Amino acid sequence: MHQDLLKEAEKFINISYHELKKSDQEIKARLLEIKDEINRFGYYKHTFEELEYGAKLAWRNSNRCIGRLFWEKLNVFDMRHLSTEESIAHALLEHIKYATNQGRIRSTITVFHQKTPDQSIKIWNHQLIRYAGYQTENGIIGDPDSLAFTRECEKLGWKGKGSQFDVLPLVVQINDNKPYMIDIPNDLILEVPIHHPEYDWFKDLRIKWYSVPIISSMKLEIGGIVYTASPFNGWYMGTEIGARNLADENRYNILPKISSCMGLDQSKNSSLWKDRALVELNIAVLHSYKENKVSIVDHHTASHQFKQFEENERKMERPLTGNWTWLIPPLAPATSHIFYKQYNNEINKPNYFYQKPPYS
Ligand code: HEM
Ligand SMILES: N/C(=N/c1cccc(CO[C@@H]2CCNC2)c1)c1cccs1
Repeated sequence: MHQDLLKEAEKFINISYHELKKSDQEIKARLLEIKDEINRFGYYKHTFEELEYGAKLAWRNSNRCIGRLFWEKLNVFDMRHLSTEESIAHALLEHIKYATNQGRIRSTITVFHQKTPDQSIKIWNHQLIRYAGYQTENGIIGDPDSLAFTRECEKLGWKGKGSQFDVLPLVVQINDNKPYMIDIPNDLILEVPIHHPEYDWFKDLRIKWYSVPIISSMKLEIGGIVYTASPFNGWYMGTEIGARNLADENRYNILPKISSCMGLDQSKNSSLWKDRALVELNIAVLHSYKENKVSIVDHHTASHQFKQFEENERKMERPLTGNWTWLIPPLAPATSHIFYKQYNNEINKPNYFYQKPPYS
């Protein structure tokens, strides 16, 4: 069992220390240290430098991510010393504050204690900031994606207002303790009301979205060590909000409303009413985030940035991996160079992975 861990550790140290331009001497010495630690404890501890670079490599290896040009610019907060739910929840609030930065979003990851036989930390949220979803007799209120987690929060005593945009509480669990739940203070939640640059009626739809996507349900694996609580954020690409979160039928499903306000003919598909509504919604999202000085990237700029990433990787003689089905944007995919290429979807490590949900 320890053999696999040692192999993973050696691969990671060799790659990272080489890229960090360390001497062979240093690599050998570090590997001896790790080998000894694994033999004594069954696991080993990363230095901060290894943790920081490992988190960046994991981003660079994320095949589904179009935002990887900026992989070296990641703020890493080392919170491996925290061992209580309260202190962990507080660190999550600090992450939200730091990453939001009044709208000039900073790509950030907070890493909590690694998984060991006697300690596992689980964040129950999918994203630190997300809207609740409620099943009612006349349909779903809020985000349908949040139905299950909202019910778990209600079981823990949480009571939402029942609006379309109730921000869910943070839920943190150590081992099998009772999960710890706290509300996020309102002043930490920066939201953007969605307005359209030409259609004044857009604001009457009263839709908004939150500024910072902070994925808190994935695990980070570096050199055989697993960090089951490692929330990370970047900024949004507009289509995530405008072409999926607000547009999907099984999400906020607002295209029919937009199309009626535009006076489009919904009686036949060939009027492309859905496509026209989609484009105007995405224009509104980008316009609103920019007007509120909240970081966002449109899918054309994001594609160009990804092209630059491809070129950088080629220059560095690193084989590029990617997942085409996720990299092409959901709006006008064939306007992106990505559409016309094939990508090797091999999974390299370090990387971010799904893990089974702590509740079900
Ligand atoms: C800085 C701006 C960033 C942008 C614009 C961006 C954009 C995206 C987009 C659009 C997706 C697809 C999401 C979906 O279709 O649901 C994605 C996936 C992903 N991104 Fe990035 N990203 C950024 C930063 C980051 C950072 C900082 C990390 C981690 C350190 C990261 C890790 C990932 C991972 C792991 C996925 C796949 C998620 C999954 O499999 O569900 N990204 N990114
Ligand atoms: N812009 C982003 N978008 C996402 C990145 C990763 C995952 C997600 C959400 O993925 C869900 C699962 C499949 N689609 C929705 C969104 C980022 C979040 C955190 C760092 S960048």
